[in-house]
Amino acid sequence: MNNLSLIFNRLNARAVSTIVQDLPITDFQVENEPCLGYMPGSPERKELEAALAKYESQTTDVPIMIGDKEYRTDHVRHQVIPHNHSHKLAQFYYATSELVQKAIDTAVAEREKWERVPLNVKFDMWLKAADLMGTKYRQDLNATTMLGQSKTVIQAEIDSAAELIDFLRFNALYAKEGTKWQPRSPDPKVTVNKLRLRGLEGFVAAVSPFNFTAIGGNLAYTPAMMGNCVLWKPSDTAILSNFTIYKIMREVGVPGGAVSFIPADGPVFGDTITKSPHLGAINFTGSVPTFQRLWTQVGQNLSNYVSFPRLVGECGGKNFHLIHPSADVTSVVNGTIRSAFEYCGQKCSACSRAYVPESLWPQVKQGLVATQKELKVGDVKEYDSFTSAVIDDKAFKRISGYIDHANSSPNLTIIAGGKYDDSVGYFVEPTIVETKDPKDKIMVEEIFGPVLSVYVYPDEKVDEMIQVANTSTPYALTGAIFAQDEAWLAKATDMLKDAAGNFYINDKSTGSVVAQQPFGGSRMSGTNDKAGGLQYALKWTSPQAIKQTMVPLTDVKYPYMG
Ligand SMILES: NC(=O)c1ccc[n+]([C@@H]2O[C@H](COP(=O)([O-])OP(=O)(O)OC[C@H]3O[C@@H](n4cnc5c(N)ncnc54)[C@H](O)[C@@H]3O)[C@@H](O)[C@H]2O)c1
Ligand SMILES: N[C@@H](CCC=O)C(=O)O
Repeated sequence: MNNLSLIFNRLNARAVSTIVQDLPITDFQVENEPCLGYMPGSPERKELEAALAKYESQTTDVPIMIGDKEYRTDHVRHQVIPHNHSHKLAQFYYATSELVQKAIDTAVAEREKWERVPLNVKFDMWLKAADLMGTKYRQDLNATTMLGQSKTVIQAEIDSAAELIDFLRFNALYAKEGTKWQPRSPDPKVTVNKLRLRGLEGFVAAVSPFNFTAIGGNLAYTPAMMGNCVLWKPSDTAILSNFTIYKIMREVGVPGGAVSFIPADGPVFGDTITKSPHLGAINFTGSVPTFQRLWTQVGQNLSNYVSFPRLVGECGGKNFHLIHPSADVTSVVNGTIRSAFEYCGQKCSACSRAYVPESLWPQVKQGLVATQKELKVGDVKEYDSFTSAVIDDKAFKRISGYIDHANSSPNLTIIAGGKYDDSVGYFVEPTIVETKDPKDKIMVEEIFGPVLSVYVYPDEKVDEMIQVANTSTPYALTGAIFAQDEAWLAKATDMLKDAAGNFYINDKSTGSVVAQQPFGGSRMSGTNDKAGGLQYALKWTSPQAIKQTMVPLTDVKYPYMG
């Protein structure tokens, strides 16, 4: 009998006494996981190289996992290496609608048992997994992310090591803190009041994007930690790194019934889960159209659900850098290059529109163009690569379409980059476009690629630009302002209060860290549930208030009635 079965048996035996008396939560503290340096000759670099060689020498088979069983279907798919797309990194299988339904049935059947595993026990698993991810499996996570999602070493280390580990540790910490708040019991000899955190009834569908391995882990395993049974649908282009997370979580004791791993065609998965009466929640990160479709389907099925499904969606952005004439040019140039072009601009927080005053433009332009020339776009195994390929053929087509638009529009001038080539990998040069029109589609629509557009404004219109930055797009994810003028910083910070869920002053718009800059935006950028923040873990609970009265009720009449 394994540890978990022992716990289940113990719980069944004392089901009644746990109703009001949950196990006390053991205290623990956590810190952010530091990023390693990967200097030549360092142990982490050697381990990474071995892991890269291992995964590159094989096509890893990734099954569908439901409960403890592996499934494979005739819908065979491959995850390719984006910077060398003839190379098949992983083979996987699309789940049919019937298999998605089987996973729903499994989740619904297992939910009661998993929900009753005490939080303490779950926290132990999560902290153990974080430790394994920081040591034994760190380079498996990094190598599968580098090869599968074309991240450079530092971008993988930030994501699939540090951020993923931080999500596991800090969500456990925040959940633990969340259990501390209890309602008032003014006279416990008469009445005891208690709030207990329960998982949601039904199942949670976690639908994750390709661009952050850590986001997949967070979307699936934070609801699971809070007692929910989850169907995790990973992105086709992040299968291998995401399956690595799944395996580590199984190793630390998360049962197969708690999280099913369901690669599937998006609409097949979405249509099946939204039709189920047991849908408890959708935890989505991805594009606006996909989230809108899921929300609409939930609306159409509303009368069929057992509970109102909880909808969490973190979506796209059109993130701005707004530069004041007093700004420090070096910070502006370096911050903008990093934000716009790291990971090929495929961070939802990437800067893709900048507003620069005429007085600074000659220096800023010179800096941007000169720095862009130094950025090597290549294989992720070459340590001097600044970026690599974009994720797939669809992204390549979309991004190159915006470059073609820049080439053909009289309002737009490409001042750096502009070349693209998909013969070996999906390579797009970091591209900088100057626009005469601050409302051109290149300044309004999410591109999700290495294209930065700049509007140069007359200095005296700087306050007008605050409004332009605020109102030009449907998004409100991240934004940054750069200035030395403190009064203007205060004014712009006030005026841009609704323009971004994550707002930066004299810093780039990317690079949020779990527990330091909890992440998410509003307007069409999402429901702003702040991954990496205090509220997030509690979102996945349905608290129950319990009042227990210790004295008998002796009369139906009130004293004044005589
Ligand atoms: N705000 C944030 O925190 C955040 C973080 C990362 C990415 N993003 C956004 O994600 C987008 C890029 O990611 P992507 O290309 O993977 O997004 P996407 O919307 O194409 O896909 C996201 C996930 O949804 C699935 N999917 C597609 N259609 C579906 C359907 N009908 N029903 C159910 N699932 C479906 C996909 O297979 C994938 O797993 C960008 O818009 C980016 O800004 C946002
Ligand atoms: N945490 C990331 C954003 C995640 C979305 O892709 C950042 O701020 O760089």
